[in-house]
Amino acid sequence: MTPGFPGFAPEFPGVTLERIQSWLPTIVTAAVVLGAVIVALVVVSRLLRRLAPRVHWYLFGFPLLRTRMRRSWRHLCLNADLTGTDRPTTEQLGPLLVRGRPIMPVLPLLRRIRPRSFGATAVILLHPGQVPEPFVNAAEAMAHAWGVHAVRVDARRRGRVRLTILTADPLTAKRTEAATWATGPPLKEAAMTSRPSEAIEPLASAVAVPADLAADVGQREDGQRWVVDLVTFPHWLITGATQSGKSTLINAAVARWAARPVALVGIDCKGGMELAPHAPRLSALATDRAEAADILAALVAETQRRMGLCRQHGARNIWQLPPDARPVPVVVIVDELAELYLVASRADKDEALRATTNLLRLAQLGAALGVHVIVAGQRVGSDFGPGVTALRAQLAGRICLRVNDEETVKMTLGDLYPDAVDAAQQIDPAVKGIAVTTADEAGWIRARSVYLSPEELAAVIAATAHLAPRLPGLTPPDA
Ligand SMILES: Nc1ncnc2c1ncn2[C@@H]1O[C@H](COP(=O)(O)OP(=O)(O)OP(=O)(O)O)[C@@H](O)[C@H]1O
Repeated sequence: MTPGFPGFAPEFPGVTLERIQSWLPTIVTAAVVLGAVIVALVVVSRLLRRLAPRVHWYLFGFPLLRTRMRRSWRHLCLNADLTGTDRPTTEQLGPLLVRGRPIMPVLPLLRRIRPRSFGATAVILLHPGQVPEPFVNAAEAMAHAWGVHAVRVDARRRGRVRLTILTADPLTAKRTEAATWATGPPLKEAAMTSRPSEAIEPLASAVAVPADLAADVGQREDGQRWVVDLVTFPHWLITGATQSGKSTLINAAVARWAARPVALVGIDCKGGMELAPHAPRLSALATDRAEAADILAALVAETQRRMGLCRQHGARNIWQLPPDARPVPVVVIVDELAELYLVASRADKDEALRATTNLLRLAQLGAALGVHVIVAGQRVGSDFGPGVTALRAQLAGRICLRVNDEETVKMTLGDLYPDAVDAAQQIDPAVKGIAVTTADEAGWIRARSVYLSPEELAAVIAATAHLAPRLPGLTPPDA
């Protein structure tokens, strides 16, 4: 009979009450130590989260996220139909061919979960026969399962999809709201600084290389700088409802280009109100459609002259021309596209046709000849006429700020990035300047422009006004 309390029968042979009693101090000490460690970890975690969020993320947040991802992966794949199979789904049963669902589905491999400052990245290896589409559709399900702000799925590499996991929305953070012109790291030496006069290159000595055309205009949600690069995408379409942040974005880009050896031309058929602050740095400014048609015609003629120049030197683009023969790049900014297309009378029709045809020709011919088009508008629709889809096809760079109608979102993003349409429709109207934009390596991404106050913009324009090049056939606005 085992000594101890009546009725107590230890389940494990050899474990007696005396033994348990002798272990008790050790068990209590271990529990106290464990409790103290847990409390200390919670305190350290809370302190770090407040004082050093990045350290907190690497030490606590990321390991927790990775555990959650691994633990939920099976359920997620089963519920969102992301599984594959390594067996045939069709078998012969007597004279019949039977098709069925595999009982033992095979999970795609979730690999390379790596911490990043914005969250994490991971790679999913697809099984033969799997396509990326279900993974793109399951992005929302992944975000819910892992308790993160968003999951972006990039499916451009064969056999795998890359996940970008964003733990929070960096674009709506208060510190982004207060972003200033000087905070972003300069893109390259020629980039603008907070003291514009320091960044100005003398036009004569500057060597025009394509890289000069990248304008750092804000921050992307993955923490990288948002760059509108006319080398990667020669022409851009920007859509945004009133007060969504179009002018702010254009101001940021113009301020960057203003310090470079670049000619800026404004087409602002709303009486020149929007682009007036840039006027001193512009090589030409159209304030109505008749002027726009003339300026665009002159630019088409300039494009044809450049074509002849390239032919003469055996060059395929202006960057292959010798530096002394190379013409200055031209960036044509069209604010409010609808004003170019809308017609009320017969006379309007001819004028609109002349302006829009020349704009389309510039977009078709300009890329290699250093003539770039940035087209902005509150909305873009098929009601503008057949020319608008032809123009859109040339504008490979897309930026969609908050817009009021679905058609404009689809016109801006739907043809190139169908999965970006939802993201653009969810832009919070309360936070200005947020956009869904073309991103070279990531397909599309959310980003927010830097806010440049009218005084800062005026300072940049005043300091760079003398750099405005003269273009053949065009008169600068202040001349
Ligand atoms: N990136 C940003 N960060 C902070 N505030 C911004 C940002 N972008 C825009 N805003 C705010 O939103 C206001 C409206 O922006 P903006 O004038 O650029 O809009 P818009 O689309 O050009 O409007 P409209 O078509 O009526 O001219 C600005 O005055 C500014 O206060």
